[in-house]
Amino acid sequence: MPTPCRSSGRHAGLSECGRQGVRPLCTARLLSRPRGRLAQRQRNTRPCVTVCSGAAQLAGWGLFFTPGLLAVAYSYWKGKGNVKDGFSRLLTEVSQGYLQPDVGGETIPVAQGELSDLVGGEPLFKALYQWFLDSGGVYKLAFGPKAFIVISDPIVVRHLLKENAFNYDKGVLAEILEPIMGKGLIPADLETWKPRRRAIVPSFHKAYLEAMVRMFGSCTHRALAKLDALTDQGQEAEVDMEVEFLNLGLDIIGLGVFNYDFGSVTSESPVIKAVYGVLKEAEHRSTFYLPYWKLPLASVVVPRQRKFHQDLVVINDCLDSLIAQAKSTRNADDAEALQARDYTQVKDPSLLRFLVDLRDADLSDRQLRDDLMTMLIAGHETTAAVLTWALFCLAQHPAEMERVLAEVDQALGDATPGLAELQELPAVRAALAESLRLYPQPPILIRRALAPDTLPSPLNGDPAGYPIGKGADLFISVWNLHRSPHLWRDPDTFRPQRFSEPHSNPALQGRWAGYRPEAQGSSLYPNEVASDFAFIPFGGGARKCVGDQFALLEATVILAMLLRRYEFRFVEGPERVGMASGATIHTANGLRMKVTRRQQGVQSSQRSRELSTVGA
Ligand code: HEM
Repeated sequence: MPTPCRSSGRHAGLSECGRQGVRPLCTARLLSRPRGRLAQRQRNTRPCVTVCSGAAQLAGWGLFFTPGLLAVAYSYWKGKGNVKDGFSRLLTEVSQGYLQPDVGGETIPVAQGELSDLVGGEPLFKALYQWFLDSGGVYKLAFGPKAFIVISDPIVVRHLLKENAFNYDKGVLAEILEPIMGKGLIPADLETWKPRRRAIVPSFHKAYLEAMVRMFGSCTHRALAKLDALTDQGQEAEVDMEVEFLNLGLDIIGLGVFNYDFGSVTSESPVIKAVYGVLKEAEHRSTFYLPYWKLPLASVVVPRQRKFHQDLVVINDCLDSLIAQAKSTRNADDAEALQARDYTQVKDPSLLRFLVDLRDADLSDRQLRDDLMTMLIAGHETTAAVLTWALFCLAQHPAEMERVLAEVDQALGDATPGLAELQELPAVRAALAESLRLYPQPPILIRRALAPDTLPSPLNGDPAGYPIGKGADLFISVWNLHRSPHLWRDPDTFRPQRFSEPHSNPALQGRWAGYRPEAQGSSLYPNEVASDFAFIPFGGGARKCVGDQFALLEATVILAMLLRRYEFRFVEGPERVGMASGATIHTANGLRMKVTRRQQGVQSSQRSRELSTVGA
């Protein structure tokens, strides 16, 4: 068993604060800075506050060689006594003078503030919401060396993600993730992305997903066996369910992506520690003022950078040996033949097996490693967060919990769900979708224009739309879209049934198609098509998440099996859970729950003990 951290009681060694799950990856944490009083002005273009992403843009390494004291003194003077503000302005002025490209967007309303305002209070993605209500679906956030255009309107989002998707890359996000994910799908430039996307999408075929659902069930039995031991003979156990979801998510993604069993539900390994170390460093990089890690000796001199590189070596060694193993047993075929394999029999149904066996695909170790690393990171915390928030929401809404329990008892009983059983769980699926709407992970998507473009007019915006230039940075606020009063009835209420009701806004008639459950097609879950880009937890268009079905099926299996068996109550009340000011939406204090066995769930404990030793 992992040793609990003294300060937090969580597993030690996985992050400095003892938190087993570290925050974000999918978006830059720059969006997470808490806000204070912020002046919002129209058409004032002088940016004052620097955010880390702006710093990441500062290729002008001359700054580093400015004598430190001079910089601090200057910063103190410029910031009228506040070094942070002054330092921010120093960066802003230097970068504006020499580095700021002309990115257009002059007609876009501007919000602006001082860095010293950004203390205490809520994560910035929540502040972006207030500005959205004040300024509309497209506004400019004049923070730092560069301005960012914040988008909260489905018509503009549809344009960015679908209609003109190839005019954009991942910009700031790619800069932060590239040292970790290399040329994996998320940060990849378009040229690298196209062939890799063509290879990876077919690997998530139906037979693979069926095999994965079986694996989700057997991994969940491990968690059940662990909780059974804690709740034996009617005992009540206090468990941080966020940590349990992270452990389970890691085991599942390891098996699904490269058939590697982290075994993190029951043990700890150097590879697990390294994975969390790398995630933590990515967070640090996205929040630090200057990219000091790019300095020639940083990886040797700075202890945390040394550790980051050691962690990368541990993970890369593990991935390299898995890749070498898969290559040594390569059995090349075309995609259709690989999909037609009997996945009830194959020993290794993983994505790595598919990608290595795929004829004419890029087999370079580097590319495969980048792909695996990307999916490992993209598919782990995200799913754990959805489960955490779904349990959080259901525990606060007894009527919704009752509805879900009645369904699970009736449709599932003691069975471990397969794909067919998941069809019978609409209430569980809707609860998960509603949690994703309220707590989208990531809350922001990032884009940078590769060429000039004109953003379509948003609701209440300039009818001419907004011309932007090459290099313009855009934040698509998923949070704002998902909670927009223009798009949803009772946007802040947890009400899973909304996904079975059509909804539209007459003011947007002809421009926004509204939410139409029937447009979901054969998908088991609501999506961007049914909502015309008002619900985009997995993005949309060309760069939509490749693992969306994997993640949703996984979350449905886990949630149904846990709720069937245990009763969950808050240890300290929902307000203690809070929201961490991360760029991805995590809880601030974990999700500590009192867990007891449900009467209906008792029969299945024996079966869990049997199945908990079974792998994929
Ligand atoms: C609930 C869980 C998940 C959520 C909420 C989620 C969310 C997202 C979002 C919003 C994007 C689009 C990013 C953008 O447009 O900038 C994305 C992309 C991606 N996701 Fe996920 N994801 C989840 C699970 C997974 C899983 C399980 C995997 C892999 C097994 C995965 C792999 C990827 C990859 C490779 C991309 C990049 C796709 C591309 O650019 O072509 N994700 N994800």
